[in-house]
Amino acid sequence: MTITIALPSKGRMKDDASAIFERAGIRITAVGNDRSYRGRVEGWDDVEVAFLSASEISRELGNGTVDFGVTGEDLIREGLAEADKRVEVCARLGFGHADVVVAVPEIWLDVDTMADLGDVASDFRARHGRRLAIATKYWRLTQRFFSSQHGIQLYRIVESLGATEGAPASGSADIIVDITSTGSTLRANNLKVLSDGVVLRSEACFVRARKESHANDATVQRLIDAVRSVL
Ligand SMILES: Nc1ncnc2c1ncn2[C@@H]1O[C@H](COP(=O)(O)OP(=O)(O)OP(=O)(O)O)[C@@H](O)[C@H]1O
Ligand SMILES: O=P(O)(O)OC[C@H]1O[C@H](OP(=O)(O)OP(=O)(O)O)[C@H](O)[C@@H]1O
Repeated sequence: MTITIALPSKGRMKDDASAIFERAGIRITAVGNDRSYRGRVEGWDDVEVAFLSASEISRELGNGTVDFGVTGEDLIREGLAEADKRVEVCARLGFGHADVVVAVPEIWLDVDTMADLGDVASDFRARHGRRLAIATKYWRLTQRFFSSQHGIQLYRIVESLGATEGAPASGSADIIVDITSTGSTLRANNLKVLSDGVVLRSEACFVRARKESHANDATVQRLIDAVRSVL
């Protein structure tokens, strides 16, 4: 059986992901020319590599089109319903750290916690004639965090495809749920993270699609062992 590993073809995770595999003795060579989106692994004839974007990798792991992938935990948990049933995080790779957070305008001086935000959400319609609007591209994580974990039901998600931190200033939403690493984009947009507003601490992960055919497959186990051995 051929085992397919999906690696980031571009973006912030590409170089670190390749470096981990190199250290693990998994040397990837492009099939065809350097711009090819397929690769092979020297000495592992039953392994092939697909180069995809980080979010495509999450999707392909979810539908089982690839066996392994390197992508951010945020993209796995946002992209896949019941992620733990469909994939297994084999290793956390120690790069690509970023937190998915709830951030509100700094001038909301009396809002520091999710409980405070819950109070704001309850009063919002009476005060403003509409529900509290949250800009995010993480609608699954946001719904789970607000509704299931914090019991906040009165809000509306405004889907954001980019520049989410600008939404409160432009008036398209009141608060945001987005990724942050250094915090500088939030500060530049006069937003603050709530003290208990970390939805997920994400990093790059080595992830396996749960497939029955993997049971007792020597190559599957050898790949997991090789990656874990260099962490
Ligand atoms: N400062 C950051 N901003 C955004 N994402 C970050 C940051 N630091 C780490 N990441 C992580 O990087 C991953 C996204 O990587 P990247 O932006 O390279 O994806 P991409 O290849 O652009 O995907 P796509 O084009 O499909 O959106 C996410 O898992 C995210 O958590
Ligand atoms: O906390 P910080 O260090 O400021 O990083 C967070 C920002 O970085 C990312 O945007 P980026 O400009 O990389 O563009 P992208 O969303 O297209 O990846 C992300 O979407 C945040 O806006």
